[in-house]
Amino acid sequence: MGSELIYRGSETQPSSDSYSPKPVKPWASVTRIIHYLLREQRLLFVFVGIAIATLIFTVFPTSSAPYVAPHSRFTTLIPDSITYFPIETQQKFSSAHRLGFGSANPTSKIPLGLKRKGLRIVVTGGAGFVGSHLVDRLIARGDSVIVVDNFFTGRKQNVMHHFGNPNFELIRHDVVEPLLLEVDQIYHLACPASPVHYKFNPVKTIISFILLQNLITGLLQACLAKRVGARFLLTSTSEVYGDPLQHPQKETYWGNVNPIG
Ligand SMILES: O=C(O)[C@H]1O[C@H](OP(=O)(O)OP(=O)(O)OC[C@H]2O[C@@H](n3ccc(=O)[nH]c3=O)[C@H](O)[C@@H]2O)[C@H](O)[C@@H](O)[C@@H]1O
Repeated sequence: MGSELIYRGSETQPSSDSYSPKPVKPWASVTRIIHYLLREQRLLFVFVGIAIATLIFTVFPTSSAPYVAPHSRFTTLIPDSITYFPIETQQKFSSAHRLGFGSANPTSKIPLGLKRKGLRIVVTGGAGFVGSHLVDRLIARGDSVIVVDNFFTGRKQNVMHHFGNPNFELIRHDVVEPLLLEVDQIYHLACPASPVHYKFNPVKTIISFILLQNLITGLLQACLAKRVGARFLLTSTSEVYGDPLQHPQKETYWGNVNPIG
């Protein structure tokens, strides 16, 4: 009797142990997301969030409010206006624009509602006349500025109204010495501007001229301009054109020298 007991299941058992995976439902993940959103009014909250964000970006198109220094010399901070500068300064700025620095304009390329990323900028000679006005302008448009100046002819008072602003730093330093800084742009305005000043230390003046190449490349390297892709603006003087017959000199006036050879 016992020998006749045969396990019936063995007849239906597959002969091989091969594994067959579950069939894949192609829309499973999509339907799961839709179900998730429809539950507990989550979709409603998403729409409310979008509506609030749209409202904020419409009411406040740019979120980068310029820093207004407590004792700023300028009461009008118009983002792309330079009308409050003296004529000669305007000419310097407009030539800087032509050199490509205008591309950092905060207002021209930033889409509505997006905050412009401030640049890190070194201004050598930033405590001088031209430099300090440039610093005001850069700070006003939201950049971080490091002034490097040895106060040879410049004055701390020219930049004092920025003290306490986290976007401003002042370093007393002679630009002929190396300085390691990571920045996006370098405006090199440190220079004794008149014979009275550059005759004060004729040896250093001569050395500076001899070192000019070093000074520029040194600054470029010191400020890691090459590595971080920083732009470099070197300012000069209209005196390079020789004794001028016109004043003020226009960009079209070449004086006694053809600057392009
Ligand atoms: O050409 C012009 O239109 C202007 O030139 C100069 O203005 P600027 O070139 O800014 O000369 P400074 O005011 O003397 O500024 C030069 C700055 O460089 C600094 N500097 C100079 C030499 C140096 O080796 N290192 C250095 O940091 C000085 O301390 C100073 O802060 C005159 O000061 C202005 O009156 C004139 O209008």
